[in-house]
Amino acid sequence: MSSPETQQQQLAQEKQLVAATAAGWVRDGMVVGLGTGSTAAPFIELLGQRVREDGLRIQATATSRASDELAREVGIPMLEPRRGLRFDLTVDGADELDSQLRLIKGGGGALLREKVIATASDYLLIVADSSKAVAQLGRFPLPLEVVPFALPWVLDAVAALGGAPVVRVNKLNPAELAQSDQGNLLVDCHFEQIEDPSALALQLKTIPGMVEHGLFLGLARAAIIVQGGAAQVLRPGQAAVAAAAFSALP
Ligand SMILES: O=C[C@H](O)[C@H](O)[C@H](O)COP(=O)(O)O
Repeated sequence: MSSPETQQQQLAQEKQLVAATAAGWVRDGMVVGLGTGSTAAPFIELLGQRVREDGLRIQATATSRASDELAREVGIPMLEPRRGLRFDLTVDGADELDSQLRLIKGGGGALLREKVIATASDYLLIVADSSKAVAQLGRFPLPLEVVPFALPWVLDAVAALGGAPVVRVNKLNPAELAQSDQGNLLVDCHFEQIEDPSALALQLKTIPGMVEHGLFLGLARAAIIVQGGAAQVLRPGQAAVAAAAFSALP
């Protein structure tokens, strides 16, 4: 058994590897959606490097303020949201993914903008370390973005669905509640096992004041994860293929 530090280092190396593979798939002229989190961040940095050093011509929109700031810092030209804007490719992380590429997202609180951009994308590519692949979704608490006024009733409704809800606190100041980029609250729902993600997604959507949930179903076209030390490409319901077999989007 390796130490927790060694495991964290290994996962950090995996994030770099999948981020670098995804950055190599971006082509001149693409409009790119930039995800959020510790796997999307190295992707943004490497993409910025390609813009600065190789003259890669792209435009992008980010799924969070943090990713927007990082992208501007590394020199990626940014687009504001506007009607008709579509993304050729969005690269984002995930908290859990299953073999159908159904996802839980929102561990970093960015699920709403992430779902908006994913839905406006022709190709959602997930980048994830090996800890994220699961046989069944639900061990990672499912994040919800909730309008503050509605919080008590959303908590009641989620508890009735069997997902013990915990209101997220600000990591830097646990006396405060965490806020999304939209100023909403975040609720983490402990389901442990989600037997039917589609049915749960429909039920959650009926709760007034529940702005968005972190189940991303039927959105991801492919994922790059690390298996056996090498980057592998997963597509919904298909066997993994070595990423080295592809030089562009599969
Ligand atoms: O809200 C955050 C996003 O959904 C992230 O993509 C997700 O939490 C995975 O983040 P990380 O790559 O840091 O594990």
